[in-house]
Amino acid sequence: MPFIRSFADDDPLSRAIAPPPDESPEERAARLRKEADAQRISDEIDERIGQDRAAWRRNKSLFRLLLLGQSESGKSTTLKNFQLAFAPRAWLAERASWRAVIQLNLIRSVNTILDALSDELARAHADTRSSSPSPPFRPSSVVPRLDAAVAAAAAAANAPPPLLLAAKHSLLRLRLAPLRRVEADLTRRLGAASVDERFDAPEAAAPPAAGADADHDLMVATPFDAAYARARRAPGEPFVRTNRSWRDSLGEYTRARSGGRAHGRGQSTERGSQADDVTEVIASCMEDISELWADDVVQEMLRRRKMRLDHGPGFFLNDVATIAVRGYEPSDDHVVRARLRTLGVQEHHLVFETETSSDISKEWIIYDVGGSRTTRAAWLPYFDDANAILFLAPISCFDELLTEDHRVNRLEDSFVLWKAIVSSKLLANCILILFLNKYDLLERKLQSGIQVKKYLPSFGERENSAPVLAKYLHHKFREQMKELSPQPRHFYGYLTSATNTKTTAATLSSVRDGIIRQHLEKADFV
Ligand SMILES: Nc1nc2c(ncn2[C@@H]2O[C@H](COP(=O)(O)OP(=O)(O)OP(=O)(O)O)[C@@H](O)[C@H]2O)c(=O)[nH]1
Ligand SMILES: [Mg+2]
Repeated sequence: MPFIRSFADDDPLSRAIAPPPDESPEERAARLRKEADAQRISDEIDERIGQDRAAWRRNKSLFRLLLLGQSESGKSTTLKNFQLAFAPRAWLAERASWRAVIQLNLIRSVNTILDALSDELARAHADTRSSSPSPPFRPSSVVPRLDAAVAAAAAAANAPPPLLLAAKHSLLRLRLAPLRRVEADLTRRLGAASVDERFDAPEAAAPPAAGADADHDLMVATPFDAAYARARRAPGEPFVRTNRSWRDSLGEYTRARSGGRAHGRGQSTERGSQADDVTEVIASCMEDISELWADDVVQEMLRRRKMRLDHGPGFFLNDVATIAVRGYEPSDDHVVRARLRTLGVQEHHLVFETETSSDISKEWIIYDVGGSRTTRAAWLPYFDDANAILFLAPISCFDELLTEDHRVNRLEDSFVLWKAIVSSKLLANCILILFLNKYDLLERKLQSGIQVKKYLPSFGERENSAPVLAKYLHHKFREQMKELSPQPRHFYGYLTSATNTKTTAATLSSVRDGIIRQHLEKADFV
């Protein structure tokens, strides 16, 4: 009789999992227990995969807000205002991690003053040495000598009197010298984002060579659609979505120093080491820093050199008494004013802690981007799924040039960027909000007598005041949107001073309500 084999007998898997033919009742019970355990683990894994899928789907449908604008326009400051206004508990938990950034901002200002002071001291020293007796009289050199003497006398008559530098200034410079090491140490802790923009690769600041690569234009700002299409056509992964932040650097640094014992983000270990050497050195310099900043001669030197530190980012010299102390804990105001540039694109989850009625106001993803020209290509991959864009145009910058390209006026750069964004077909369905930011600085600048028409001839003979200029620019931005948008869209334009958390919180509330309303309207329409 032929031996008949079933298909199952042929299947190696079935053979492998089949119970042994001579299985005892105990072995059978143990096997069944094992199989039940394996099944339970497998079900758990399936469930977790299901949850991840659901989270991913939910994530996909989360509301996405993109913060755009040139470098130093106030994007990260606006993000901080969002966190402070809508997620105060999370904000509080992260606040201490800003200590190192604020300390670095303060020390940078001190070292900038010390650089200028060293320069003046060296010059004064050289002048003293060169005022030795004149060389002997030689008839052949009479005429040129007389011309030079007349020119020197005329220059001397116009030149301001020499700065009254004294031994005190040399001493201050000497006593504050340890702050150089502190700056280097903090820069190392905070990573690339803390490296001063002025010290970036030289090619970033230099104007492009004639006939430079068309990709330079891509960074410059304009046709995002064309750049996007080109990137899509190119093989491979055209852009990298980066999400490494200064907190990662700070965390890594503290972990390395503690031999890997520390875990989590930088702030936990930072908080634990209040009396670390950096804080100690800064605290021991507190009185000298205050004396340096209050010194009349130093103030006169800064004025003559047109160094307006108090108008610049991360200015904390008026807060030395609260910052340069042992056990310094950053305040909300200090954190909002702290300056650290953004590298790449940083993704932040904003979980609204306030009561909400609508689904879209429970959690948002906010993308904070680096705004300098060389990093703008990295924005493109985020255009695909952005629901709204908050564009920041700093309007106090009408008389300033881009750090990364000294040929370009900052206000003009904002207009170029704005035009590229409003005209982009990719972003045609995106809600657009404009913040005309740094209004407080604009007021101070115009009160100091700076004339707008000198930098913005089209402003003409209008009154040289902040409200008039703000209205003028608001109108211009609005007109450009109307003219260039691929389809009609609402214009939301606000005057903001992002370092004023109170007024900004009110603005953000109405922005959020407007966004929710428009988003829901669009959803209904679809
Ligand atoms: N006085 C004043 N300062 C502001 C205002 N908005 C931002 N700042 C300051 O300007 C500096 C730059 O602001 P950020 O928010 O870091 O600028 P950003 O757009 O994120 O810049 P990048 O990250 O380089 O693209 C910070 O020191 C802020 O405190 C404002 O409305 N008024
Ligand atoms: Mg930023």
